[in-house]
Amino acid sequence: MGDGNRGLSGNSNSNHSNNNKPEWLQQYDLIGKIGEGTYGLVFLARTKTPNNRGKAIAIKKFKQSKDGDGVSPTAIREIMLLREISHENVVRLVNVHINHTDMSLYLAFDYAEHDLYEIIRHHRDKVNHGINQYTIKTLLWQLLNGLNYLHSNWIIHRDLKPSNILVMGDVEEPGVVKIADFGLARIYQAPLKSLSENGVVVTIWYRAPELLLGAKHYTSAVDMWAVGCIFAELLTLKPLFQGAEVKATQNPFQLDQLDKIFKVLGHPTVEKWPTLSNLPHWHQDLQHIQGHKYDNTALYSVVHLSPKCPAYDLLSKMLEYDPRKRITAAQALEHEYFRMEPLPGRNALVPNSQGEKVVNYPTRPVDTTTDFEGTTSLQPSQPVSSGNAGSMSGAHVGINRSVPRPMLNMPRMQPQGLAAYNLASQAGMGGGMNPGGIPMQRGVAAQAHHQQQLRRKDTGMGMTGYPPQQKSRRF
Ligand SMILES: Nc1ncnc2c1ncn2[C@@H]1O[C@H](COP(=O)(O)OP(=O)(O)OP(=O)(O)O)[C@@H](O)[C@H]1O
Repeated sequence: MGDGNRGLSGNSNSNHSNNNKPEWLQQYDLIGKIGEGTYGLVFLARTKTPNNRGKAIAIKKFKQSKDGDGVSPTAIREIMLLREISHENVVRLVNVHINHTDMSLYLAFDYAEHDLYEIIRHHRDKVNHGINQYTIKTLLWQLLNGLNYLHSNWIIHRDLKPSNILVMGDVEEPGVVKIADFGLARIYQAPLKSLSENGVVVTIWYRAPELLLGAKHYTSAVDMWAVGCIFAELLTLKPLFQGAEVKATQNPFQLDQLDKIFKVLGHPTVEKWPTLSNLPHWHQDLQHIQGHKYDNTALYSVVHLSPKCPAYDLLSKMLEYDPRKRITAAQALEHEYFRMEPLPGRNALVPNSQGEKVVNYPTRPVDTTTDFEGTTSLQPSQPVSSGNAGSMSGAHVGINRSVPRPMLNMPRMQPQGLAAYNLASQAGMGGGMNPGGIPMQRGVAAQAHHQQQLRRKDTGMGMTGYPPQQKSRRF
């Protein structure tokens, strides 16, 4: 293994360097932890290789499987397939590394400064106004474009949710959407098993009704349901169906989630969804599942749209109960909504019309005290190499990245502001914070860590678990 770009690299004890770092790690400067998901920790690093020096990379370290049996050959085959995936709206897997000493797996992706979870949260909690129509349409179009590519390549995401939809903040692709986390469920569940054997995979609020009712196999329609939920959330800044998850169950049957859906969309019927009665849980807990007969379809009022407008038409087609009738990504891209003003563009974060405010979205907080082992190292991060600050996004230069988001007030990266910003950051002036890479204080790192924890436990709109935790994913 061990090759150049997009390779699968491993190490043995013999190729550890003197400082006991695995050899592959020598090609990165590890900056700190940026997140934690079901699969493991996510780190920000920068490449040290001459042709790409300073490029920001997100490295996902996967937890060891519970059985301690390392990375299976099937998982490696799946990863090799992921390396072939290449699309503007899908996050690029740059490299794959395996530590043979403990068989831990590291996937290195292009780094994205933003994601829809944070963008929505920023509008909801900080700026107190909705996301502009151009931005919503562009985000949605690019999400569908990436999804159409994945579906055409027989990849079903299965876990689409706002935190998995990244938005670039760098100079090369500012405001471009990247779908992340696709195919990961397959790596840890390969060979593919039916849902009932593997337990829950799709996060509950974005989970399609057929899965909630016990469908045993995924189809690409489950992703389109999730896109519908995300579209509605972009419009209202609130999760559309905030069901309370029943924890610690391998059973995908989630009564409250179904009830939330039925209340808004009306009760599904066998007339409209003929295969409904074949779904195992349709007959479970009959009193609750079939007992209430909600028939008042109130979707348009929940999302504050006119029932006649194209946005509502598209949304209702994504939230069609019968997966066979649900709109596909390819069809959605052709929808009238995308042919009317404002037309979708490339940079989702900069509105095309004058008078629309540019929102300064915060950058990711980085906990620079946590190393790959998940242990606290209290190492100050290195200042960025001056020659390549241009390839980095605004505030993630050197130590400044450790400052939690709410404290940052960095300008949005725009072509005209970029040069000035880069000069400032190279001179150690980024936003007036920590010039010269003064070692960070523990309190600052602790805040970054705290914010990452909050993100995983965010109570959303008074609900516990925003985004909801997935308890039963198997490794
Ligand atoms: N390529 C990337 N660039 C920047 N941030 C990323 C990248 N990939 C993931 N992240 C961020 O890292 C954090 C953790 O991601 P991860 O996918 O592990 O967990 P999650 O999506 O929050 O939850 P789960 O894994 O439980 O579905 C999220 O905030 C996510 O937006």
